[in-house]
Amino acid sequence: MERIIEARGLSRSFGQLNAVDNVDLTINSGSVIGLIGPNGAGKTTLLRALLGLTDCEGTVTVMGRDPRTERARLMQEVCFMADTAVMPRWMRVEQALDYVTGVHPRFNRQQAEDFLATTDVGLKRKISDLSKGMTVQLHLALVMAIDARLLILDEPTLGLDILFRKRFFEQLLNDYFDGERTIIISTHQVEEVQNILTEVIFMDEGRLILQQPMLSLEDDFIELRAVGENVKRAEEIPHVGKRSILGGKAIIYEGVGRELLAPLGELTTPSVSDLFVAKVGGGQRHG
Ligand SMILES: Nc1ncnc2c1ncn2[C@@H]1O[C@H](COP(=O)(O)OP(=O)(O)OP(=O)(O)O)[C@@H](O)[C@H]1O
Repeated sequence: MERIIEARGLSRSFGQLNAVDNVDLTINSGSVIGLIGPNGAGKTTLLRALLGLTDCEGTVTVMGRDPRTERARLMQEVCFMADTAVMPRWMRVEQALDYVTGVHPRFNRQQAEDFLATTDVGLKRKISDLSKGMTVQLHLALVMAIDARLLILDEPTLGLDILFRKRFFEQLLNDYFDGERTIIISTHQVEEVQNILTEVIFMDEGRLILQQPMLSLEDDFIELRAVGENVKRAEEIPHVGKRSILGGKAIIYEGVGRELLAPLGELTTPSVSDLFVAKVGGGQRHG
């Protein structure tokens, strides 16, 4: 396992607004990281700072290089799929493959063609005639055929229907992830990515609220389903969030012993989306 990203005190402001606010971040190779946060949380700005695409304060190294001064070298080993990426609509698909073959030394054209053969994106089709989902598949085919150690996907499935989204993440995991590469996915679609993540990061108002391996979530967080008169007792124990369920409350606790909670109801590990709502949406920030 190798350290891929190391950032300390990373900040980026726009006027009075701290889009990224004093972020410390360590990411190791072989991880699939979900960067999850509401609109305007600072996800894109953080990813852009890691790629040297925006000015920032603090220290940051990506694969041992400072993205601010060594961006060109770094980009030979990093692949970035931006949420605002546009494909050249006037080209045919095969021309887009020609283009990437010409500009990227680590692009494996055959691999991209093999991937496209599993989709409806024919090589002769004009990009302007592709649906939005097919355009994203083409983009993914290009990105996945680049032999990069770090792949950064910013809202990769924005605007796609559920079938495309499911397929996208399956392909990413099965056809691309090899246990050594590192993938960072920024998204709002918590439920869809949670099964492929090794680590989750919650971001809100420029700050990292949580960074944790998926496997250790169950050690630190417990959801209690309390009903009837147990609800009041459960609510008295400090918690990070709660929501109504039939006849009672589902309450999420951090670092509270199971033995204290077990007499009050059924215990489970909270889903990432319920944890996200507790930590970001309705818990800490809004009381
Ligand atoms: N170039 C810019 N100039 C001014 N403000 C900016 C700029 N880029 C981002 N911001 C602001 O910084 C904050 C963080 O934006 P950012 O795009 O990083 O959030 P995000 O988490 O990616 O949001 P979303 O999920 O909506 O894409 C927002 O308040 C945004 O308006």
